[in-house]
Amino acid sequence: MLSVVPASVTVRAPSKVNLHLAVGDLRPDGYHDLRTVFQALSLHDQVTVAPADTLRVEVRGPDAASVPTDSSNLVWRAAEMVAERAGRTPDVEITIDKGIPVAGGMAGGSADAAATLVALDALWGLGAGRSDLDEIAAQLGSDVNFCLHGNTALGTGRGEQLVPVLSRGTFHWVLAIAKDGLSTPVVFRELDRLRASGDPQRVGDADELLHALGAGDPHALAPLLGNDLQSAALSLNPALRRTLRAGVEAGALAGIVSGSGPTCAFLVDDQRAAVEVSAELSGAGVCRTVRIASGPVPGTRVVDPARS
Ligand SMILES: C[C@@](CO)(OP(=O)(O)O)[C@H](O)COP(=O)(O)OP(=O)(O)OC[C@H]1O[C@@H](n2ccc(N)nc2=O)[C@H](O)[C@@H]1O
Ligand SMILES: Nc1ncnc2c1ncn2[C@@H]1O[C@H](COP(=O)(O)OP(=O)(O)O)[C@@H](O)[C@H]1O
Repeated sequence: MLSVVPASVTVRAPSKVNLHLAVGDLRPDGYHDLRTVFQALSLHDQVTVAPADTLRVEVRGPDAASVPTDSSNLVWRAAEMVAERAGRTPDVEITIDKGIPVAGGMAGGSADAAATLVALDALWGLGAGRSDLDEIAAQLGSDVNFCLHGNTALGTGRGEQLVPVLSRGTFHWVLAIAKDGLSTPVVFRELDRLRASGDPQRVGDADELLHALGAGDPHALAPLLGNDLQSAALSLNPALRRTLRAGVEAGALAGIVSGSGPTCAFLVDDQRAAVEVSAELSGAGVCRTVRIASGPVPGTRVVDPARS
């Protein structure tokens, strides 16, 4: 039977927030051991791959100018790695529709890379298994494995070793997106610096938080959100304190810096509260833009053209 080669494949690439992020000491390889609870959120990029005469990357959306389109874009390396394994050249055009804030601590680049793995697997009919994709993902970055898997998961190692976490129902979030991004390695270095000169408070274990997730209770979850990188992000961008305060004053149950920041993620009661808090926060002048999201959502998935 002849297999039909699709003209293009589009994949949805969700963002993430770290509900709990415990950072260990600096390892000899330059990374830190993490213990983190990820949740995939509905705010997403869309990645489309189509055959072309050479590898090309195009980025669309209001933030496109701050995303590279050369080999420093993570999707470029992702395409080269899949092509090498398939024994072919990576002659594809990759189009990224950016919805995730750039350098915002929401894994935008990692989500695009994960989406590229899934999209090329489908475009080229490779039939790669999850473990093949996971192997490539871990080489691309610490967050890429989670972006493939989505939902809610506990990450250890650099963050690439995952076990699924039971999460009941849907949690609602308001995201305050800052004007400028923060560099992930710079934030980790700042944490090392702060720890060398005083040891800022560390988040404890995640047991109670995992329980609150299983119960699907945002009120129980709110006080348990914690991020060791928050003190470093606030040290580099002190204005984020005002953003965090404004979200809670606007009615959020709690606010946290997402990953390495500077996006601030506010947990709210329900969809209605999300709309109210987002309107109030937009008017407070403490961030560039505000988005509403919910989670958990599945990881990178091919978009069914009939449904999009
Ligand atoms: C902090 C987190 C939390 O989920 O996400 P973001 O906030 O950036 O989205 C991740 O650990 C980021 O993962 P990712 O963005 O894939 O980072 P990588 O490319 O693997 O690493 C970039 C750099 O961050 C530092 N790094 C990253 C992960 C880790 N466990 N320890 C580290 O020290 C290292 O300096 C590394 O060179
Ligand atoms: N596909 C991509 N999307 C966004 N940024 C990318 C991408 N590929 C490479 N980058 C680079 O990676 C940096 C970190 O981006 P991003 O993944 O959005 O943030 P974070 O690591 O905070 O989650 C950006 O400043 C940009 O230079």
